[in-house]
Amino acid sequence: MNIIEARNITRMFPVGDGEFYALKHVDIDIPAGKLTILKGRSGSGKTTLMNILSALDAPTEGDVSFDGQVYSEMEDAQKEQLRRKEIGFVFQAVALIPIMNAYENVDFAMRLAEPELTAKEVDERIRETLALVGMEERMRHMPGQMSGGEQQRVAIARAVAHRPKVVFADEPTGALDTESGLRVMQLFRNLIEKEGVTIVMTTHDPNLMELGDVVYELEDGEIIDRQIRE
Ligand SMILES: Nc1ncnc2c1ncn2[C@@H]1O[C@H](COP(=O)(O)OP(=O)(O)OP(=O)(O)O)[C@@H](O)[C@H]1O
Repeated sequence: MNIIEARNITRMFPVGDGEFYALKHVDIDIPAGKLTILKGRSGSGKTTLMNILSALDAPTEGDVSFDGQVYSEMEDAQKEQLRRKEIGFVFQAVALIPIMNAYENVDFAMRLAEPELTAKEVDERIRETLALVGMEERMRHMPGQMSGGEQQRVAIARAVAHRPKVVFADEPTGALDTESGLRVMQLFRNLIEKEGVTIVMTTHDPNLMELGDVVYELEDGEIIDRQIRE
């Protein structure tokens, strides 16, 4: 089953007097409960595509459906709600709030996504999620007291604590050493197995690409290859 299906996606950016096509007639399926990797040279359109799949940006042409919900038929407020509840985001530059410790960073995001949960439910969920990423021992550490890999694990906990259906991760291992990068990938696989989450990530690292269930390759705004690992 595909949780996201995008059809005929074109994204044009006006540049000076002209037009630049960052994506050209892209069709892509994101299978549920799998790790999908987008690869391709810098400027090939990976981030633009992720932004469109996650409803952060709208295509010039084409449409996206997310678990049966069609973006072009939704109001902005509905899309915002979908992003908040059903999607989690992880970025290369970890954006933890520096004056909050690990626990507080996850807490802050949880309250925004799930305001109806009780304090006890929120607390349980935060502890459970920090344990899942192996940071329960360091939950009172401030970001400045963690390594880059530890910060990224907290950022992943923050992205998944509200149990989104899909996590989008743009170069999540880009700023990490090889070992921390592999640990993040292992964590993604655990999340898929234990939580049934769907993950879509971009990477430049050839060593990580073989860890994807599906790997799409972009070149100049087009998908030129798709590999499926059985
Ligand atoms: N707002 C914008 N206005 C004009 N051009 C843009 C805009 N955003 C992206 N582009 C162009 O679209 C192309 C695709 O950009 P995108 O960020 O999607 O690439 P990418 O594959 O994610 O690259 P990287 O690996 O370097 O992050 C690039 O050539 C970029 O310059």
